[in-house]
Amino acid sequence: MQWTLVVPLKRLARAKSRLSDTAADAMRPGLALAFAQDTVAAALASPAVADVAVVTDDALAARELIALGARVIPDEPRAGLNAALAHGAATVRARHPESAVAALNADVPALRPLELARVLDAAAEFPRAFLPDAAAIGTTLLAAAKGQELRPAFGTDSRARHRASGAVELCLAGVDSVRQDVDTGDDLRAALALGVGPRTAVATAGLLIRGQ
Ligand SMILES: Nc1nc2c(ncn2[C@@H]2O[C@H](COP(=O)(O)OP(=O)(O)OP(=O)(O)O)[C@@H](O)[C@H]2O)c(=O)[nH]1
Ligand SMILES: C=C(OP(=O)(O)O)C(=O)O
Repeated sequence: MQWTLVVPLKRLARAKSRLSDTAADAMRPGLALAFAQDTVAAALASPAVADVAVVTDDALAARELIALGARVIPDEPRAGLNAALAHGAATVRARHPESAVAALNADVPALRPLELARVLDAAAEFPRAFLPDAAAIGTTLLAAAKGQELRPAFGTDSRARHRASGAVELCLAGVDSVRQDVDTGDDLRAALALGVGPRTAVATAGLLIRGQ
């Protein structure tokens, strides 16, 4: 079974504010783009993924991610992350009503295609399922099988909200690359230790964080 991934990406100029103590203002848009590129490229390389739809209003990111093979859905609601995801899922299903849909954050730059396939294969056993982030507080992936609404509840403490919504929490070993989102300097260090994709490797090359 194959999935359509919906990847939300806010405007690069406003992205990754929690990295402000690690990367200068002028660097963060480039980092956010590199994370998204590595996330989308790895997702597209996963055998469990049919296609990737990025929900964004950022023109540069849209061009770069289309070049990788993603399609772009404009963030028409402009009402935050969950509205963007619900809109993305509805747009996908308007065209392909039978799609299995999964939301994946755009900030998992160590993502490995086969680990993502393991997560999606596990999710396929349930109507709705989610993967907690590395901190076990948030969520990196929320999946909805054919015929199930996504009902995204991302944001602070989303693990508890997704659990309360009836989505099944996936408890899998060996899928660290899918769980490692990058919000803070410590997250970035952890992602670099796992091994990031090529664009993030270049974008972080000048940061003092390397080798610390
Ligand atoms: N399309 C869209 N994506 C969003 C929006 N808000 C957040 N995202 C994306 O959702 C994911 C998680 O976002 P956040 O952690 O809230 O924001 P961030 O830019 O990653 O980090 P901070 O600025 O530090 O909060 C990332 O992939 C964001 O780009 C939104 O309003 N619209
Ligand atoms: C949006 C989420 O992630 P972040 O930690 O990037 O805010 C979340 O965990 O639901």
